[in-house]
Amino acid sequence: MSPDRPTLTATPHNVGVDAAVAAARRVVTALLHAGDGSAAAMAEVASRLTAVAEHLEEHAPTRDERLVDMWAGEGVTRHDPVTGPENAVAPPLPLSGLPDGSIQGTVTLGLPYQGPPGCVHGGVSALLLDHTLGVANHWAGDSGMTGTLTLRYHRPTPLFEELTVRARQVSVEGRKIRTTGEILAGDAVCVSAEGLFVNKHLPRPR
Ligand SMILES: CCCCCCCC(=O)SCCNC(=O)CCNC(=O)[C@H](O)C(C)(C)COP(=O)(O)OP(=O)(O)OC[C@H]1O[C@@H](n2cnc3c(N)ncnc32)[C@H](O)[C@@H]1OP(=O)(O)O
Repeated sequence: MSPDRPTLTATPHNVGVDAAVAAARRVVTALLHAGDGSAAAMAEVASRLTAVAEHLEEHAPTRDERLVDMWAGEGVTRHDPVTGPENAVAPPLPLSGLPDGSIQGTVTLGLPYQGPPGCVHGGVSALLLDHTLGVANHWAGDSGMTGTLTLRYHRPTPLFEELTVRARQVSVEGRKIRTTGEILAGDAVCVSAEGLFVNKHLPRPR
């Protein structure tokens, strides 16, 4: 971690649940690459994956206990669907703060995130930007829940290429927070976002 670029999101570990989640992401991607044309023995694959799921379910804490545990502490979250190292849905996108008050991260998305042929699904772009704008607000000091998120899709966002996702807080007026951000491929803006966040926080599970 550079002192000029503090990490704002949880760093994945290569042990424990993070390692298992990294393997699960690999399975999801491998299944999409395999498809029905694969020579792999899919009935056996399904049976082995089902056994893994049953093992995890059998040893999991209750849902209420898990929710309390997820929200313990006041630091970064480990479970969110964008940056979370323990969430197999997350690409994940690591975010860092920049000295100018903005934040950014890079990510390369594969087949699980496809919308148009060879390109990122628009809803996935919205997910990345919603979260990144929210983290930008935390980094700036005033944060809240998304009230309105407006997106402009300038050009298709490519899969399999490094994307930069960045955001910055623009203004705070009372409880209303305005934040903007973009997803870029190289120097080209693929998606831009304007968010109106309202300073409100739901209580954490106790
Ligand atoms: C680090 C982690 C980052 C995570 C980032 C992820 C962000 C998210 O996904 S949050 C989840 C998605 N968002 C939601 O579920 C929000 C659901 N909506 C709500 O809870 C509420 O409607 C909420 C909080 C937006 C506003 O409710 P409330 O606190 O009652 O606001 P209210 O008192 O009516 O209005 C306050 C001001 O905001 C404005 N406002 C209220 N709602 C909106 C809205 N949806 N859009 C724009 N402006 C709004 C009002 O006009 C008012 O403005 P003014 O003061 O000028 O009159």
